[in-house]
Amino acid sequence: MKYIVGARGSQLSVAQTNLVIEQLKKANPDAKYEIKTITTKGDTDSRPLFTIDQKGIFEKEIDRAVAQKEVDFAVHSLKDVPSELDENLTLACIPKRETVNDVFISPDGSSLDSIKSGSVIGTSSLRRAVQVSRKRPDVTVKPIRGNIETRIKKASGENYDAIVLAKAGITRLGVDVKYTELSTDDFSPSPGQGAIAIVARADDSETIEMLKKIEDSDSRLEIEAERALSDFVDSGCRFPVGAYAKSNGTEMTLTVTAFSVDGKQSLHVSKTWRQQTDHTSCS
Ligand SMILES: NCc1[nH]cc(CCC(=O)O)c1CC(=O)O
Repeated sequence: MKYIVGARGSQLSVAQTNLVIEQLKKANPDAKYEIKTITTKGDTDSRPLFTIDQKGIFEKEIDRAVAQKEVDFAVHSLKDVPSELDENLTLACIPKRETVNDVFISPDGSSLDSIKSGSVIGTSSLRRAVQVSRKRPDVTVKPIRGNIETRIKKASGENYDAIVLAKAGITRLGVDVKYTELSTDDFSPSPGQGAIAIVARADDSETIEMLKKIEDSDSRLEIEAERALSDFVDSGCRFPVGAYAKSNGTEMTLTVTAFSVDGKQSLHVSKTWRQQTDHTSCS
């Protein structure tokens, strides 16, 4: 059986789609896979993300191609997939997740704590901007757009001194760049960060069965919790909420940090579920 795989044409999307196909080939040796790249609004609209009042700008056109049977399934970064999917589509597979952390990239190797006062930090994520400003009120946060490789180049340009990106993107692209990892304890990641989502037609049981062979159960539990949270608070590009869940098969902990848009207020909650009992700690 040959499968047509829908994906964005960015280097990150093609890299992670190839990683998924590698896993699928091992699990389904007789299957063939061909990538069909599709341009999305997010690829063409260069405004700062938090000014674009539309969800799924990196996903909609690709999932439309799945629904219209132009492709058999789509590979997305999960955090780019809105919590509500078209009713004819399903999150068919969540492969093993990469690390959820953000990283701080500065050409001279400075960290967020050590970079000089007055530096310009590039990010288009309100969640990242708020957390940078809370930790370092003496630096300037400036919107930045473009694919990962473009933003890394801009970090060495005259307009920025550093940028914040997801570690998962750097890892999957195999980019050789100096960075310092931001601890999730004081830099909460985007819900779904580091996870890949494979979307298929809900009634295509044959394709779903093939995809399920590379499903990771802990990653599934984690992203379902994070998406439920994100859906509940209706977060997105315009409401700064960080969340991550950690499941080890017998218990799961969901940690959430919500911020006011001006970053002055925050709420931090962590809850652990175990098979036997619930334990809630709020701080
Ligand atoms: N559209 C941005 C986007 N979508 C997924 C990733 C990184 C990979 C991931 O979180 O899985 C990125 C870049 C970034 O946030 O640095």
